[in-house]
Amino acid sequence: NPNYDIVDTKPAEQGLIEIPRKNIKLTGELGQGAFGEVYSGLLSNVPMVDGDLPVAVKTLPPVCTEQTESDFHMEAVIVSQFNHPNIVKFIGVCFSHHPHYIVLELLEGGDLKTFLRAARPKQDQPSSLTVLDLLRLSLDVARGCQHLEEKRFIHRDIAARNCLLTTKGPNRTAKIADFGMARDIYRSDYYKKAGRAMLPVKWMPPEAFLDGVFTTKTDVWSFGILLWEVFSLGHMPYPGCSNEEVMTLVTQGGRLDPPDSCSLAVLSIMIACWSSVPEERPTFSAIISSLEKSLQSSRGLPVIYAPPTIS
Ligand SMILES: CN1CCN(c2ccc(C(=O)Nc3n[nH]c4c3C=[N+](C(=O)[C@H](O)c3ccccc3)C4)cc2)CC1
Repeated sequence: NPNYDIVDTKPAEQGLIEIPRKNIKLTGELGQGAFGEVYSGLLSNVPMVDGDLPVAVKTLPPVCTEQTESDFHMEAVIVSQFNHPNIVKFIGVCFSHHPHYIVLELLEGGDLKTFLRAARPKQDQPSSLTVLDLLRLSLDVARGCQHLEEKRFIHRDIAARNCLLTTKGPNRTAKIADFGMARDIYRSDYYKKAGRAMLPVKWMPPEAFLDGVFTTKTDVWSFGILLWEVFSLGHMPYPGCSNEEVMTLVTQGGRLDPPDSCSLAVLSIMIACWSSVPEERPTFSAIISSLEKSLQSSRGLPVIYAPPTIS
C-alpha cells in the first residue's frame, strides 16, 4: 500500500510503548469514539514529568472481533509514527490484556467543527472569533498536513470534525487527531466498511470519488474544504446537497460559494485547492506561505458580525 513503507508485521511488534495499566486512572468521559469510549485520565510515573499527566484514553470494547482489534492496533501504529505540534501526540498503549487502551495527548477544547459552530454570532452579539483566530486555526492544520506530506502519508479525511483544540481559549492550537480513514484503507477492509454512503464525498476531489485515486493532492483539496468550514464557522459544505448531487456538481466544475467574511487572499487559496487538475493544486508549503501573509495583514481586522438582519 503506497501509504506506508513499514513491513506488514503484527502491530504489537511495531515497538509501541506498553504502559503499565496501574499507572492509568480514568477520570471522565470525553465522547463516544468509533470503537468505544474515549476517556480523560491521569498517567502517573511518567519520566521527566512531576505529578500526573492528563491524557486521553481510547478504549477497545472487551467484546469485539479480531478485525476490530487489529483496526484499533493499526490506529496506534499510525499515530505513533508522527511527532509534530499539530498532530495529536501518541503516549503509549495497554495491549497486554483487555480492555486495550491507546493513550494520547489530552486536547481539552473539543473538535474544531463544534467549536466553530459555538462561536457563531448570536442575536446582535458579534462572534467571539476574529479573522486572525480563523487564520491561526487554518495555519495549525496546514502545518500538520505539511508534516504528513513530508512523511509521504495520505490522510484521506482532512476535515474540521477530525481536528481537536488544546483549549477553547485564545491560545488554542488545532491538531489533526483522527486517522480512521487512512487506517481503514491500510487494513483494506474499507470497501466492506465504507460503502459509498460512508465516504466523505463533500471533502473529496473528483479523481478520488470517481476513480479511487488518492495522493497528497487529495488532502490539499480536503484542506480547501476545511478552510471553507473554518471561514463559514462550521457550516456543512454544499448545504442541502446529497453526496450524489455533490459528485455531479463538482465533476461539472461547480464549487462551494465563498463564505461570508472571507478575504480574496483566503478565497484564492480555496479555489487553488479545488483545481480539477491535481498537479495544479498548491503544496502545503505554498498554502502555509499565503496564510502567513494573510495573517500579517489581518491584524486589527474587525470581528465577524452576523449577516445584517433584513429590517
Ligand atoms: C463543553 N465542551 C464540550 C466538548 N469537550 C471535549 C470534547 C472532546 C474532547 C476529546 O475528545 N479530547 C481528546 N483529547 N485527545 C483525544 C481526544 C479525542 N481523541 C480521539 O482520538 C477521538 O477519536 C477523536 C479524534 C478527533 C475528533 C474527535 C474525537 C484523542 C475534549 C473535550 C470540551 C468541553
